[in-house]
Amino acid sequence: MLRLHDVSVEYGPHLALAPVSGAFLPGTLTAIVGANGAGKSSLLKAMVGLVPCASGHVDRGGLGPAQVGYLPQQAALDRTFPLSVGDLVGMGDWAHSGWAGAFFPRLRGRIDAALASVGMAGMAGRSIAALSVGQFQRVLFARVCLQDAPVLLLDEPFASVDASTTQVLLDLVLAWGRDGRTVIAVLHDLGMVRAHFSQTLLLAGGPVAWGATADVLPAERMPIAATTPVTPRSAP
Ligand SMILES: Nc1ncnc2c1ncn2[C@@H]1O[C@H](COP(=O)(O)OP(=O)(O)OP(=O)(O)O)[C@@H](O)[C@H]1O
Repeated sequence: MLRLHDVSVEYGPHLALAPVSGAFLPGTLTAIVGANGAGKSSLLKAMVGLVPCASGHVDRGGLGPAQVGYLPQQAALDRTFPLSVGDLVGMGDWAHSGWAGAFFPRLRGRIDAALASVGMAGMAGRSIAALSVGQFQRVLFARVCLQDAPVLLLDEPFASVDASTTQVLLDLVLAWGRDGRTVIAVLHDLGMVRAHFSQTLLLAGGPVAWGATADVLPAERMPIAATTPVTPRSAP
């Protein structure tokens, strides 16, 4: 089980996320929601070690770094690097192949299968710079597929993609859930959260509520931007 023990994040003097404590239920889909600047991305980054915890720690329950897949926000990535789609997807196998593993022919079959699973069959030779935003997001998902991790952290996985791409990628996320993987996704679409994510962590510069989605996000529209941090409540 992935647990947060008083995890906070600071950038210099700026407190981005006040301490959060709780546990993500294994084999469950959890949404992290909150207004822009609420600290959602900072929490995911702290969970994968991209930013240090200013306080507390993340207990990964014995999982190594390669067993926690991470899909960053697309806006944070540089696509001018001369890399093919197949190379990028193959990097998902870094734990076994190292940084150059993507270029090994033995990965070809798995790369092709991962691309097919996101509707991008036959695109391995394309340059990543030539992809649309939606196509690139599909390729990032294919890279996560190759990593085959039991825990997946997804930062706004459906941002800036159209309805058909969202459906393809959401189906993949739901399949991960059926496989018993633990999925933690930063989302803004509360309808999607209510429909598919059984647990929700609501942030507003710190924890507001954490538990069953039906309790954290009642059916009536919630003014998320107006939420304020309170004492954290752990997931059951
Ligand atoms: N690298 C950074 N340096 C300084 N401040 C940062 C940095 N990254 C984020 N912040 C600040 O930390 C706070 C939380 O940012 P964060 O990106 O975690 O929020 P978020 O909930 O993911 O927002 P969004 O929905 O807009 O992606 C914000 O006030 C932001 O300005």
